[in-house]
Amino acid sequence: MESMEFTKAISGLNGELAVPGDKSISHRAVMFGSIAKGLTEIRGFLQGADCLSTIACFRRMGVGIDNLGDRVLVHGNGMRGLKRPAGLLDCGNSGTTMRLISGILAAQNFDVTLTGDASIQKRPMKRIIDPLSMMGADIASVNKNGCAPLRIKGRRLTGIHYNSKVASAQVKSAVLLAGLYAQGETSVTEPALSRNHTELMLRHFGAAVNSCGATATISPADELFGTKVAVPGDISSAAYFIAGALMVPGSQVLIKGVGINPTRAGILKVCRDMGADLTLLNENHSGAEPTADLLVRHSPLSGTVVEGEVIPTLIDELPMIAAMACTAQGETVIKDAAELKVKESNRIAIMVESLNAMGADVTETEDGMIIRGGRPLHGAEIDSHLDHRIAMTFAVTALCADGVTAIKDAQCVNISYPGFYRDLEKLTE
Ligand SMILES: O=C(O)C1=C[C@@H](OP(=O)(O)O)[C@@H](O)[C@H](O)C1
Ligand SMILES: C=C(OP(=O)(O)O)C(=O)O
Repeated sequence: MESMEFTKAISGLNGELAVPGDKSISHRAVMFGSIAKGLTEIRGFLQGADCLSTIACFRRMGVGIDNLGDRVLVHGNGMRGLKRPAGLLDCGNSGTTMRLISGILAAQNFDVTLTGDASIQKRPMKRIIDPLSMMGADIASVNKNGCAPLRIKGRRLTGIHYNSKVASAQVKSAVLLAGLYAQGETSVTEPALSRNHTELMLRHFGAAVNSCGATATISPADELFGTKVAVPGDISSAAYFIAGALMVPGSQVLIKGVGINPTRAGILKVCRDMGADLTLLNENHSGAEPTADLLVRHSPLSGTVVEGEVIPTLIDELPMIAAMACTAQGETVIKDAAELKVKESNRIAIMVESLNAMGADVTETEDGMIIRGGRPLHGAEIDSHLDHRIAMTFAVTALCADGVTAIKDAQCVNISYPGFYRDLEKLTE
């Protein structure tokens, strides 16, 4: 497997770029387009391995999908038009694919088994099995360990009100998608509001969805209608360049067309709390999703506390935020983030171990970490554990560390950002 080496960026990160399309929105556009009637045209689709897994799953269920690169055409089969796939459906490394598709499959008139790679077979699926079962779904973990493979037998569903224990857009979306097919209304209340792309996009496809605080409610639908979706740049991908520019002296970066939906943009608040020089330009909209260009300049940073309701709005950015805090003066506390342990890897344990290997001073806690910033960082051998966010975080952290940082299995960035190293190199050359 491929290891890549990175060294200090002597004159910082400089220039402008547009990051690839948002992963969450790309998945949803293919899924909703597949069960809608007529054509859905997606622009700015993310060609990452996770989103390609979603395309592959729906093709296997008889949906015609033309992947033309930046443009994807989905010839929807309608809500009842999916076909039973021959064999297993492979969700690859993608939690979003597996959990959201389960909500749709729970209501089809066929049986199917979902599987994926070694990482996804360790991630918790009870969180969707429970609410979908309450709706009448027949869904089970094949190995009875609460994880994939999942066997789903389509059933008639009934709407429920579900109080979710976790703030998870994947859980919320699985239940709302099942709710499209159920008898009566379905609603989900979360402990804190997670990303609301499903609610916004389902409305755009013609569904009746209401949001009130951390509760989303959906009415059953007879049909969804194909439409156009313009996918904004992924703020989770932009996070690496935001942090890189803030951390490395001499940097100034303009990141164009980034989605800044408030349920996703917590990193902007945290950076500002830390003293970042960060300006939003050209604020606009892509459908219901707000966008902006982000101008970021190197800034002296200070420690902060990241906790509570902001956590779901920056959950995937926490590894990068933790590394950024190592270059800040003073202490940064990250808490209420136990969800990080059940991502592609245990992102708390791996961040603590790897940052300390680079000379940082980080302590693991039950639900986060404590980072005492300001210690000089040096290169180290970092195992990505095949987790794209870990690989990207350390490629950026290496830019402000002395010596060489070698990242094992660095190619795993293809999951969410295939051109990541090329874009990083352009800003540092
Ligand atoms: O709904 C989505 O598109 C996602 C939700 C989040 O997961 P959880 O719902 O498990 O928090 C996030 O970590 C993931 O990258 C994408
Ligand atoms: C957790 C992630 O994705 P997923 O849950 O879709 O695998 C991620 O992209 O960081």
